[in-house]
Amino acid sequence: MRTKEERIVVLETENAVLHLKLAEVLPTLPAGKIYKYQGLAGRSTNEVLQLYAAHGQQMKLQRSSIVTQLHGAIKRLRQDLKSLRSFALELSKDFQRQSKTCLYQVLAAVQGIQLQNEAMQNKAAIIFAKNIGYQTANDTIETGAVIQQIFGKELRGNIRVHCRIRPLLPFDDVAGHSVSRHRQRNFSEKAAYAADDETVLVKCSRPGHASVNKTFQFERVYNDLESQDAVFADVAPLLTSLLDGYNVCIMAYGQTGSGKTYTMLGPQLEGNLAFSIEEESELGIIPRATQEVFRLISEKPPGSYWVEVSVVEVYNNEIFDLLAKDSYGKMLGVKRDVVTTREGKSDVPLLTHETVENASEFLHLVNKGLQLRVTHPTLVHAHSSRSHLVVTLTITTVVFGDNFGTSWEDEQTSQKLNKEASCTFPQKMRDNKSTSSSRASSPVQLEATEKMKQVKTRLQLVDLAGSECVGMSGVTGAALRETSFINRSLSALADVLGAIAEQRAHVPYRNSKLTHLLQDSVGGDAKLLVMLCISPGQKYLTESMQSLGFGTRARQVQRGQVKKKTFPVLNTNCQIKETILNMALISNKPANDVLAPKKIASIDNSYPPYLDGVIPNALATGCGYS
Ligand SMILES: Nc1ncnc2c1ncn2[C@@H]1O[C@H](COP(=O)(O)OP(=O)(O)OP(=O)(O)O)[C@@H](O)[C@H]1O
Repeated sequence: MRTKEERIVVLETENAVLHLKLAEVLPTLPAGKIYKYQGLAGRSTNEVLQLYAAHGQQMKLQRSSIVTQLHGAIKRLRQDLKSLRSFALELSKDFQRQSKTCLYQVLAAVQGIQLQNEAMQNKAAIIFAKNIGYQTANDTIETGAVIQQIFGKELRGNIRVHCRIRPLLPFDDVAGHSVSRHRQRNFSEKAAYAADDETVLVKCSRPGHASVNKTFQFERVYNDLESQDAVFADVAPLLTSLLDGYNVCIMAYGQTGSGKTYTMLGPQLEGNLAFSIEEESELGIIPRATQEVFRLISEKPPGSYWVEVSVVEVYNNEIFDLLAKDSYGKMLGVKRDVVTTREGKSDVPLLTHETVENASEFLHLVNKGLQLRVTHPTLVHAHSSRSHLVVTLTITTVVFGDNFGTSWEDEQTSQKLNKEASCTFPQKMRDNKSTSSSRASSPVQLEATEKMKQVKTRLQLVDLAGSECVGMSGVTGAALRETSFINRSLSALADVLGAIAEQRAHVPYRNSKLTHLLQDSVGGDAKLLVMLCISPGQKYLTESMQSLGFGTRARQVQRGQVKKKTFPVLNTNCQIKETILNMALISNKPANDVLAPKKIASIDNSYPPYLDGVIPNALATGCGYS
């Protein structure tokens, strides 16, 4: 190309020179010569033109070969990029695999450490148990159980949450007024399942979206086929703690119609709020717990325990005493107030406490109270409870001597508890139940009176009113107002748990009568079990998610260690006298018999000489009892 280009330049130069020469000599030349030179110039021009054409051709060829080369290069580059991409993908997959393995290793290590920790705690507990002479039947001690039995503390915080998913029921198919057409289609579809003993699986599906599975973990999850027996089997150990000196609270939480009353009381009689005491296998936690408490008491020394019951409902943020009576034996709508004592505990002054001697007496009383409980039919539930029901069993234990395993941390605590115990002594006794005790003031000569001790523990059984979506339940008027109070009190309960979980300085117990009433159980030192009740239907998805969220939040609450009640010493004459007379009344025996040497021996292995002067003096002064 270059040669041709040079040749073109030479030819053009020559051409120009020839043209110049021609112009110079043209006037002098004969015509023949002119033609010759013109021919020469013409050929030269032709050659230049041919060369140009050839040059253009060659340039074209060159360009097309460059383009082809470029195409090839691009192709190769693309292939390189492809292989680079797959290499990068492979690398990232490899990285993911490696990080997963690392994560599993870390998790396994953490679990290993946790297991080691538990094993160490268990060993410590066993050593402690051996030191205090604790023996199991075959000398094998279950992990965790020992710690719970001996230290009385849960391994995972203080609030246990169990979740019960009820079966789909015929009324789940009944449409509410304002339920959308889409939802109606899915009425009988299940959304909540028990994936295993500790996991709830919720299938969340929304129109136009792929369904998403969510899981929630609890201490125990019951599927729709699990019986009342199975539910109570997990509750029963708490009742042993009750007699060991712990306060206990069992609370059913859930959407309206989700099975709270069924779980706490049992199926209700048709058109009646009372529950059938005859259908034993269907009985709920409240009747079973009472039977168990009395069974446990029957194994204790006679006369050393007595049980009182109170039944209240929190309706429209007011507390109603469902056991209040007038001279005709019944009183409706008796309001009480909840106050905070100087010790920071919640108390309901003037609340009726009935003494009961056995489970059937208790059930009779609770059934009577339930007749007064407010219910209202809604689209979701025909017998919807419109109030929170709180049944409280107060157990007073009297112990003689030092051998109850009680250790005083300091003298001050002892005195404080002593004062508390003497102030809260039961006022109403068996046959003369409404008779309040008048305290004798005449001094009695006693020796070593500090050997007699009493403590009160409390079992609170709570059937909360159901949270509900107004649109779905279709309530209006007064029922709508009730719903608003119910939802507000439940959100106050959630706020209280939130404040405790975040360890805020101020816990808003007083925002609602419900939280104020349950203050000691929710935020205090009680062992608290929340029984979440879930309706499985797709149409209750939002409410179920809300309840599961509440349960998850409750599980995260760390309230510090559950405290065992210690036994305050009864060291005033009147306290001793009252205690003996109460025991005599409860066991239906004369006071002399209560303190007969053989009875005392069963408690203390020795007749306490310090009681010598008590009986005659107590009987002489009478403490106001007939
Ligand atoms: N596990 C269950 N097995 C069979 N039936 C159940 C179960 N749980 C609940 N039910 C039935 O479902 C209905 C609603 O239950 P329940 O009255 O206990 O609901 P609730 O949560 O107390 O409602 P509300 O808050 O409105 O009072 C009742 O007819 C009850 O018998």
